[in-house]
Amino acid sequence: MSKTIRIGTRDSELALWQAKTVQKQLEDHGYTTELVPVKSTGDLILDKPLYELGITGIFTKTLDVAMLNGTVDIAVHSMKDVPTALPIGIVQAAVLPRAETEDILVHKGAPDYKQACTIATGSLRRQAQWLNRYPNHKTTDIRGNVNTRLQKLEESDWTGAIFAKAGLKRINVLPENYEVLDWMIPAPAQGAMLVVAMEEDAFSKEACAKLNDRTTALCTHIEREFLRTLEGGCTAPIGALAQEIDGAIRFKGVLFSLDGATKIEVEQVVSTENALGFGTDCALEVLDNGGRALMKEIKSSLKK
Ligand SMILES: NCc1[nH]cc(CCC(=O)O)c1CC(=O)O
Repeated sequence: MSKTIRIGTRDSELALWQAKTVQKQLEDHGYTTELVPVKSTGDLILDKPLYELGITGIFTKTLDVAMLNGTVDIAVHSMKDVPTALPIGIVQAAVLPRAETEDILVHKGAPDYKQACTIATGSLRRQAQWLNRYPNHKTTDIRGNVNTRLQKLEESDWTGAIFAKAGLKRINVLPENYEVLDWMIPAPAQGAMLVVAMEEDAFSKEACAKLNDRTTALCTHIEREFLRTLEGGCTAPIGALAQEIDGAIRFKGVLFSLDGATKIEVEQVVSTENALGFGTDCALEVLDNGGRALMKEIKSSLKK
């Protein structure tokens, strides 16, 4: 175990927390490591909603380049930010045990949902699900890392803003005033951390394999299969959650129209040993139930 494993990370507080967690676990297994923060365009381009930037892997691009250049050996990502197709030569080396998957609404006092509320989110998935449930509300875009978004909420007259609970808890900024949105289907792989390595780097891959959680790896695999089969390369309002309960995988997946008015959902259970290809099967069910036409409509309006 002579080689030092260089761990690439974005330099936001959340990314650093996640990378340090991986670092600590590798060191607990006896490896020598070094943290290498890399500036990512994801934090820099804030003037447009992400889907308008038309970039796949906006959060992951810089770290991919650093790995391909040999500046770092492995990279740590929030798995939900990672495109379903990894760059050539880069492979999934570990999925860590999952934290909370839920979205939450951080607000400034008990909101009255019967009123015309304004809810801040930069995510098409959260926007569509919110408007589906509360058609008389408005949503507004919000950008920046978790700390920036909490600050913007503080300074605004919005009713609240939507966050992934896991992200706020990790960096210890979960406010008192929040509500768990247990009805909202999370983003595929929300709450999971992914470590990637170079395909040819047997040493790093073997080290990372020790951190892998098989159940989280299986559940996120199914969710990402669902996303990949539906999406065909564009950011759409898609939610997916797979959970292992008593030896079976329960899956909930959903596709919304951008305005939230149309919802196509699938709910299926499969035994854990038959779970390969399950995400694809669930996506095909959505596509056959009107999803094909809806995806076409979403893609053409996002292009405008
Ligand atoms: N897109 C940003 C992002 N990527 C990962 C997390 C939080 C951690 C996670 O969901 O795994 C967040 C913040 C958020 O969605 O509020």
